[in-house]
Amino acid sequence: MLGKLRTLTVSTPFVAVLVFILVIELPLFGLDLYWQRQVMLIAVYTLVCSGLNLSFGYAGELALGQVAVFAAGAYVAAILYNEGYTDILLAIGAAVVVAAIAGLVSGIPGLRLSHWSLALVSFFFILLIPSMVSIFHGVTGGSAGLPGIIGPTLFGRVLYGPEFFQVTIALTFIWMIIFRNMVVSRFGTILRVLSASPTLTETLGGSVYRLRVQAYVIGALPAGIAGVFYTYMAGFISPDSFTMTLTIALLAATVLGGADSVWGAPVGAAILVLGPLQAASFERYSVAAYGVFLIVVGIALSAGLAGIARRVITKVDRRYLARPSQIESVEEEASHAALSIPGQRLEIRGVTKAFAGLKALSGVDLTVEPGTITAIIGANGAGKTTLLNAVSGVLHPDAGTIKLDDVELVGLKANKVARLGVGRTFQTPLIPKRMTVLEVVETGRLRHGGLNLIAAILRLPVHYRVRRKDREAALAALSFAGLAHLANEDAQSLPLGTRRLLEVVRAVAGEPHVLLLDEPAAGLDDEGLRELDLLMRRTRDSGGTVVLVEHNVPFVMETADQVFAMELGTVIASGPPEVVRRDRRVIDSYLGRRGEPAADVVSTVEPSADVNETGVR
Ligand SMILES: Nc1ncnc2c1ncn2[C@@H]1O[C@H](COP(=O)(O)OP(=O)(O)OP(=O)(O)O)[C@@H](O)[C@H]1O
Repeated sequence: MLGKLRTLTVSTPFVAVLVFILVIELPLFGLDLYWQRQVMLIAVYTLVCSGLNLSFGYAGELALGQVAVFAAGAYVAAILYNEGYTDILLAIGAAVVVAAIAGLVSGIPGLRLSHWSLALVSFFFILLIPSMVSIFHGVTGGSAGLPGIIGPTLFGRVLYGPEFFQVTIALTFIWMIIFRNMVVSRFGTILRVLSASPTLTETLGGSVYRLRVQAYVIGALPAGIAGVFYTYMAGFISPDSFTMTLTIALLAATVLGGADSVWGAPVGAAILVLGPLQAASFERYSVAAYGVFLIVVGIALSAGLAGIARRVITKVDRRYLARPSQIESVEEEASHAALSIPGQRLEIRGVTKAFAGLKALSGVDLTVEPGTITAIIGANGAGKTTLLNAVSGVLHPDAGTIKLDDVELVGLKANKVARLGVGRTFQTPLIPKRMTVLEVVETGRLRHGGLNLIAAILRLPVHYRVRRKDREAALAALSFAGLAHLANEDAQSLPLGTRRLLEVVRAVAGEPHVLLLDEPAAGLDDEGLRELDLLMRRTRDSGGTVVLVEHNVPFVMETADQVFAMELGTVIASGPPEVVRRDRRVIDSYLGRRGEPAADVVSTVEPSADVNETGVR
């Protein structure tokens, strides 16, 4: 019973619908005009904050231009009104177009450069508002502003008081549902991956630049719509309505509500409108007050009020709800799911890569056949990770060819290589925050089927089909490694070894044609090694092509079908494990003791702590 109530309230926007019905009926309950305006202002700021949520909270981009887009939407509505076009839907349509253009114009250069350049470019847009208004003072009214914008129409009917209130609340709610559908889809998940690691995003098949632009431009749209509502609500606009103080206040509200939470936006907006910082005594110090507030909230409450709510819900779940039955059903589902891992041939010829004169790879030749596990061993700095980076498109070799069956990979971006079927893991596990194990593994599926943003917004059948397949494959991959019982756990709080294993599972869930594993056994205990071994063997036995870079030589000798040994960027020996283990050059350069079986020697080899320029190890 309690479980059903929990599902009803959290897995559907049940609470949101209830709040919406209550709020939209408030005028009927006698809410006076002053309070109607306050509630509308909350709706307006909710729209702006939700846009900030998307670009800042989910995608991790510090985009300050929301207020400029908000102003643009407001002026669009006011100018149209003065030209005799009073229909609110027309104004919203025009504001959306202008917001998209403003988002593209400020986002494309800002996002192409660096993290901070977007903040600077978007900040510049806010400073531009007074100048633009003054340049076009004929239509904008200059610094005096545009008064008398009262009573928009909807299909020819004038919207006064409560009707305008209800339209504002209804359209804000519709946007929030669209926003929610976006962020709980693959799009929202990959944005969370992006804010954790652009490199991981690329190697899962997402284009970092495209995702950043999408998040920024989509985030601009509600700000434009908010501008329209604001104009009709205030009846007057001037450049003074869109200040730096407002920018900081909205940022503070977003962070307080919870920047990566859908419902954090209305909560933050409500506090902004009704909270103590609105008191007249704060007005003189508002910029400083919001600034201090931002710092304090940023440090003390990094996930905002939504973060606290999430923690409480998780605790209640753990304490009172049927976690074990959830786990059982997960395992049951996993056992019925199937995974197909059709391996492809990987052929590397003459691959060379130098870093400022240092040859990390010098003409490496290596072939890996489907249905095999191939290990690459060698001392620290031999070039193993550089080779994996070259295959996965994280860096581009200076010379040579890398073919996946007949497809040339050299020159392709990492996201394209991933979509062609190269899955990989990293020496330092890259696991985004605030995701369950199952969600993390599902991100490995991105290369199949893309983002389906429209299907996700409209909840089309294809959206559910893709999500179901993602879930089935993720559960199958988890059960491949015997980790299905962890599906509902918070991924980041797992021990390092399990996170390492989780990376492998994520890559396997993508059903890759080639699976590249960079030191997956480091830090694993005996049980972890057994699970890793099981996962790799099952992948191989179902036809997969597995490439393993590893310092744990006993593990390599036990698991691999063939071994390549590298030294200073070249392959010095290759063949079956038993042959390579007895190769004199391999013993001299890596295994350590001439002529001796290496298993007991190499356990002393420590993984290095080098980090290369890509930050990818
Ligand atoms: N981005 C980079 N910039 C400069 N030098 C680099 C970069 N990446 C790797 N190197 C250098 O290239 C050489 C090969 O490094 P790589 O990380 O590929 O070795 P590895 O065999 O994977 O070592 P380990 O076992 O320690 O991970 C090293 O000398 C390393 O310092």
